[in-house]
Amino acid sequence: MSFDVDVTARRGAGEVGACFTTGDGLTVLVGASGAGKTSLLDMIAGLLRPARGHIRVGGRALFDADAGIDLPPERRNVGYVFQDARLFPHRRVRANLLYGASDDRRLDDVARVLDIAALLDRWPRSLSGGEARRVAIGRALLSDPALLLLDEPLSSLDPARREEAMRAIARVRDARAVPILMVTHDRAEAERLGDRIIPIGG
Ligand SMILES: Nc1ncnc2c1ncn2[C@@H]1O[C@H](COP(=O)(O)OP(=O)(O)OP(=O)(O)O)[C@@H](O)[C@H]1O
Repeated sequence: MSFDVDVTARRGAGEVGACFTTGDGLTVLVGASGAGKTSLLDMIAGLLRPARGHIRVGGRALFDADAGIDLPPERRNVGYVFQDARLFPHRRVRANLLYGASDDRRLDDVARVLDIAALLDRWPRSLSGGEARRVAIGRALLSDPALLLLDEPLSSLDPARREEAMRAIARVRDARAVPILMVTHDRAEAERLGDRIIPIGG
């Protein structure tokens, strides 16, 4: 089993949370705006502390309130691609990609899969939103994560780039090297990419 999640957290005046288990592959989280999808990814990454519950990935406890386990983000081996790419502005694309990479031998492969090989010497500020998003996915993959969290990875892309990025994500999914949790609002995207779909909130 890849993910075993049962958590709630306070957010503002309300509460968000989820309870699900999944197998390998790509799991899509769907839910209305404000339902708590990003909050859930933040809890898994260790950026938001749950009020209760547990988060286990591949049998490893990242958080367990009852057992007093709460690994810091840097020990969770999470590749997190945020809604905004959050590249380091003072590093070129190549250095962004290699930030946190255990070795640089996979750089060319990842750059080809994500169609960013021509961008390696560019500065982040010169990239389009879709290009920056693909660089962020590449950076996450090169850090050899134990799990990959994608928060609406295709939302800012035009149809052609969206199709390319969808194929790239499908290739990562099919390699089965890393379980993926992906948030999307797009039903067609969810059905095409997801091995399963988990509703969040409501
Ligand atoms: N830092 C914060 N402080 C207080 N409340 C917050 C904070 N961040 C989010 N919330 C609230 O928590 C709830 C869940 O937000 P979250 O961003 O997790 O939802 P979401 O499902 O990812 O939404 P969207 O699809 O619009 O991105 C919302 O009601 C939001 O207003």
